[in-house]
Amino acid sequence: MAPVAMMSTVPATDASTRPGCGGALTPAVLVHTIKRTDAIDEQQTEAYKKLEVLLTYSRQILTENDLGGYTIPAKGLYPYQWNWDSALVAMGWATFDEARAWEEMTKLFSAQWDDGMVSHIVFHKPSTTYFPGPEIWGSVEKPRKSTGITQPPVAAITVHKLYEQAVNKELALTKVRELFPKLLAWHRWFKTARDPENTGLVATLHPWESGMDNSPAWDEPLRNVPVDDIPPYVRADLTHVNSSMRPSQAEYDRFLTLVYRFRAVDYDCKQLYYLSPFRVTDLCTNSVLYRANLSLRWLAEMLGELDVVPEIDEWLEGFRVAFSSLYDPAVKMFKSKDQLTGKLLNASTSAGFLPLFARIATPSQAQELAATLEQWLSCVKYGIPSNDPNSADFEPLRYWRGPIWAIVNWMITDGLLAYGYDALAQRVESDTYELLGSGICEYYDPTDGKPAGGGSFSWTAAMCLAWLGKCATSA
Ligand SMILES: O=C(O)[C@@H](CO)O[C@H]1O[C@H](CO)[C@@H](O)[C@H](O)[C@@H]1O
Repeated sequence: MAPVAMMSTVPATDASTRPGCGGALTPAVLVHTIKRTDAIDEQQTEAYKKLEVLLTYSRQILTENDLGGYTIPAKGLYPYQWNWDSALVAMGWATFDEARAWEEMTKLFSAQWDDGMVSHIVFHKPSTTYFPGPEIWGSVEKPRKSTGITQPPVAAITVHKLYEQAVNKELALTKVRELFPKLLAWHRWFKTARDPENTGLVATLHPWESGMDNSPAWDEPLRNVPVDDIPPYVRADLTHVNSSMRPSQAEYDRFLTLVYRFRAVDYDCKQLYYLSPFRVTDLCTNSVLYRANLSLRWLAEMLGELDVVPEIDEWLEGFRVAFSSLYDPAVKMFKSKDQLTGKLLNASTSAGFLPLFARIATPSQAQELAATLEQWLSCVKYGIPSNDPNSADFEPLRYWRGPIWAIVNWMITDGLLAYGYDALAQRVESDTYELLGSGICEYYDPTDGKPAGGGSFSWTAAMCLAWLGKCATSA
């Protein structure tokens, strides 16, 4: 079977209407030229037309991946509701259907566990195209119907953004009131279940929780996970995407071992932290959670829920104190950490730039990160690779070991702008626009820009709408 990427290019046959910037005007360049001149010339009109085709196609992808109030990441490959995908996808929906954006969030939180956790996958409807499904997680029946692990908590950031940008403020306020206690419960869960020793930073207990499943950062800690005598299994991902782009069998054996161990204690969060043979301080989760706590605080103030503000402030302060221990000045990068050995993990990955998105990097760290990023970009045609292109384990097409992910590009660009690195941000934005013009896929090869992984991919479409499209039209 052909890899999905083969079928995933933009379905436009006429080259003149095919989305893509072809070295011409990108949203960022459009913004800059329009700010300098009052008139829109022919070239700009043409660029706008191309952007509009791309935006229309992105809306179409979200609509087609809508299974009734929730959006699957991609047909076949990922047939359920994924946690951080949905939070990012809601930002895309909000650009053309605010009510539907709110519905995405409501549906995600409809599966919140009693202890406050929001699962990494919600199994709303049965499917045979994904492994491991609900029968492996032991959650075929309600009230669970979801996995016993979580994912980077983007949701509060989404709710904050959706509210601020809402045209229908009445609906937005109703929805924020409804979602706020649920967000607070989830963030409290992170504090109690994932930082019971009050270190200031939260633990991630499964590579799937990090969202960057086979990141080279997890090689070392995964080596210390013994493979149990688990039931034989057949991977479904390899029927959708070429095995050379996916995690290895050795990784899957460990992913599954962890699931069976967690299931054996019924995912009791009080036990998991202590029994998991994989326990890391993940830069992505911690950066996203810090930023999400800033959003939660903003929402609390907006709603007048002032009694919870000191609690959130305490979490934020805890992060600020502990985060500096994740910076490695020798290589000018933040690093994830193995909590079980206490060692910073060697790999430099794109998650190392996410403290910019969090706004938790100091100005001098930000300056060094920008220099590191420039160095990375000088080694590849398109940015940002998910793994250091100078490292021996850089694999431009293998999932989180090299390819570019539009969602990470958005987060890092957002951070670069916040710290005043506008030119670098513009380079990443232009690259992203060019990449998306060749197909709205799961990820892209940084060496030649080829789209890869799953096709017609929801969060990539959402980034096109919520980031690139907005950037050009807000000029
Ligand atoms: O490969 C998988 O089976 C899933 C497991 O959660 O992860 C990928 O796919 C998910 C759905 O897009 C993402 O949320 C993850 O970050 C990751 O890219």
